[in-house]
Amino acid sequence: MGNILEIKNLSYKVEDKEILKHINLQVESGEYLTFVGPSGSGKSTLMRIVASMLTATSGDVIFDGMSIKDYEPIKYRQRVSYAFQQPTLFGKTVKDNLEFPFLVRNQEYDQKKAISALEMVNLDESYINKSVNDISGGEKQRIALLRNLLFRPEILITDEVTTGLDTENKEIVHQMLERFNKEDKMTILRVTHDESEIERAAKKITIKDGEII
Ligand SMILES: Nc1ncnc2c1ncn2[C@@H]1O[C@H](COP(=O)(O)OP(=O)(O)OP(=O)(O)O)[C@@H](O)[C@H]1O
Repeated sequence: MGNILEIKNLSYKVEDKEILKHINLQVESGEYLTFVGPSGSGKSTLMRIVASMLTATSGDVIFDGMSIKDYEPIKYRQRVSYAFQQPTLFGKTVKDNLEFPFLVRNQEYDQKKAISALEMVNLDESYINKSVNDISGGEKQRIALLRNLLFRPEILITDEVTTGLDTENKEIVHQMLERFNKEDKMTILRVTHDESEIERAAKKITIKDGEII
């Protein structure tokens, strides 16, 4: 399949603090990698750089054969999608959130597609018109993830997206991501502290003090 992503000698510094030090990593298309390591070790920083939300101090990220620097950020983020650690919903309703991925692509909103996305995370169509103030934290997290998944990215980065979900909701998210990985060959980079996720992970990468160990 070849490498969809290459991280080359990547470092990130804030003032004199080295947050990431000479990271090298090759990711094959279709891999499901799990990033683990102590709090503050640099996992989220690395993910934000790969997602084009932060720029490395030095080194490079090559996605699909081309440097991240040469992509238009908006287009890049449609192909490499970052699901936040603490997602927020915007606008007034669930629909406002599910409409957003269509808007950034200059496409007409497709309610059928939005509803079938909701069903993937066990929410029925009545949710589409609910106010963002009337849904639970777990529902919010699942809906936020659908913003990343309505249009399939080639790489999905999940940064502790199951933190705070109950076992049932965690399982729903797991199964959905497993399916995208297996059936759609979506490459997934996951950051987690969850013991059961770490135990079940096929391929783990440990980051400590800004380095892969
Ligand atoms: N803009 C910044 N200015 C200063 N320090 C920063 C900045 N961004 C990140 N850091 C520091 O860089 C380190 C790495 O943070 P990061 O969030 O990447 O770690 P993490 O491994 O994802 O942690 P956690 O598992 O707790 O989410 C931390 O010590 C953090 O305080």
